[in-house]
Amino acid sequence: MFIETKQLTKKFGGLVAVNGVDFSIEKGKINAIIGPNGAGKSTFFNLVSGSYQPSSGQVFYKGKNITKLPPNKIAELGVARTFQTTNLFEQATVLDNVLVGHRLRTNSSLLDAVLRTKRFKREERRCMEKAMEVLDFVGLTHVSDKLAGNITQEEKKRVAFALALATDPEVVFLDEPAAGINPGETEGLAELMEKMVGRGITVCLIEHKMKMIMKLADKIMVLNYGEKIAEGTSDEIRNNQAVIDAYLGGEASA
Ligand SMILES: Nc1ncnc2c1ncn2[C@@H]1O[C@H](COP(=O)(O)OP(=O)(O)OP(=O)(O)O)[C@@H](O)[C@H]1O
Repeated sequence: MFIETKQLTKKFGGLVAVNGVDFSIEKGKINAIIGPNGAGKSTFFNLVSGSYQPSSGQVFYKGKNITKLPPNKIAELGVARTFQTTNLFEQATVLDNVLVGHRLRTNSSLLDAVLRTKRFKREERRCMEKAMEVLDFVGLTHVSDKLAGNITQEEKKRVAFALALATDPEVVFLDEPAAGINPGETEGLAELMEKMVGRGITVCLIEHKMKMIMKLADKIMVLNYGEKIAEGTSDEIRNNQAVIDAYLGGEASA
């Protein structure tokens, strides 16, 4: 089993945001979490990536119980994530944004940097190579010297992917990667996710764009009021009565 949650529960005061969720994220696949607004999707992500501690239940990563690990330790195991909004340094270039994001995760100390030790220079070179590699992967080489404030919304989404990929993750959690972009651009991001899976990276995403999810995801979990109401392939989810009921008059046509 790759990533597994067991009876995962998060309460905020009297509100049960995630309620006893058992789910397994399949390795090398595109896993999606859908559900109406406030269903608990982001909270579920935050629990799995260690940003929140569950009220009860467990998270297992490759058989290891990671429930109590802090987010940085979980990240070190190969788990990367993006957020609904990525705050880039708008006055810095795209390349520098990726370099800084990556450098925050390397080993050189401030002293190494000041003395420009061999280790620092080696890591600088490696960071630069990695940044160029991930920018090429996400299709942004041509804007690497542009200020992040001057690129399109869709390109900013790709920078968020690049930041996550620079850590060489085994799994990437993407929180609404296609929010706020048009259908053509959404198609491009879907292709990028497929390309990631082609490289052996597992993808888990939250998304409201149903057409995209139904086409893209290998496995879908549906949350409603914090509870898992369905799980399966696109076809299984499309024909599931509990899902149809939860979405009646909702976002299913989006
Ligand atoms: N830090 C928090 N403190 C208190 N309540 C919270 C907190 N985070 C989330 N909630 C509540 O938990 C519930 C689930 O929220 P969550 O953001 O996980 O839903 P979601 O499915 O991601 O929604 P959306 O699609 O709107 O992003 C909501 O009722 C929300 O108000």
